[in-house]
Amino acid sequence: MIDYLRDGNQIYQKSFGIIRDETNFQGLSDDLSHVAVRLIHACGMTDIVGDLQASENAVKVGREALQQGKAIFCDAMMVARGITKKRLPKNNPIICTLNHPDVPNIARQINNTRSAAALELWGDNLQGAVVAIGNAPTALFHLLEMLDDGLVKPALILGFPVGFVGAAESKLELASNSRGIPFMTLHGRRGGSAIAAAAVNALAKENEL
Ligand SMILES: C/C1=C2N=C(/C=C3N=C(/C(C)=C4\N[C@@](C)([C@@H]5N=C1[C@](C)(CCC(=O)O)[C@H]5CC(=O)O)[C@@](C)(CC(=O)O)[C@@H]4CCC(=O)O)[C@@](C)(CC(=O)O)[C@@H]\3CCC(=O)O)C(C)(C)[C@@H]/2CCC(=O)O
Repeated sequence: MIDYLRDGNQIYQKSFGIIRDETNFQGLSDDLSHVAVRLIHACGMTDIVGDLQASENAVKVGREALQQGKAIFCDAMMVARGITKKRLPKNNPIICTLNHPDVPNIARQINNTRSAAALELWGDNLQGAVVAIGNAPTALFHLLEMLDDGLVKPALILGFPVGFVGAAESKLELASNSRGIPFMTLHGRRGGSAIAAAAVNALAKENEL
């Protein structure tokens, strides 16, 4: 038998302890630090703290929206599948429209990616909801464009697209003008579906692993 830790809860406890020991949370509020622990846990990089930016009330409004049973809108199935349903306080709906059959046509019509086109199907249910973008920069750009065009407002935007083309730029656009909506983001190229899902998982349960 190889000697390694086999108990899931012990692994979590140990992992979160290491993160707390090795991370400098200076500059983050207590509630944002709590979220940051889970983001770090999802990517293994303690230095993301320096790139993390959030509105002052982001954690509070995110928690409230989930407590009210609001839906979580995701850009990619990987984000949707990363959300731990049993953590959600009100069995909140998790919505990803990327694979809707109308999306390829909409993408052609609006001359954008499928990830961006999928947002055209979000509709009025977005009001007061939580948006979690973990993959596609074009989804975040298009969300901001749609808000400029009068889309109903979500409670919180978790903007964590990853990559080299448009990721840093879309997050800068969000942070420089979030259209009055509280947000959380990780500046630069880093991000990803696992981080976006971890942000939702952190908001779903307060001060608990
Ligand atoms: C250009 C795209 C990027 N994708 C990245 C990274 C990953 N994408 C994965 C997968 C499986 C998917 N990516 C799509 C969203 C697909 N990715 C794109 C697009 C071409 C354009 C998005 C954009 O630029 O904003 C996008 C397709 C589209 O038309 O919108 C995906 C839908 C493609 C597909 O399978 O059809 C699919 C998502 C499926 C789902 O979960 O629902 C990766 C796993 C890599 C892979 O293909 O194996 C990886 C996951 C990263 C993550 O953590 O989410 C980038 C790096 C984000 C890149 C955009 C930026 C860049 O620098 O190119």
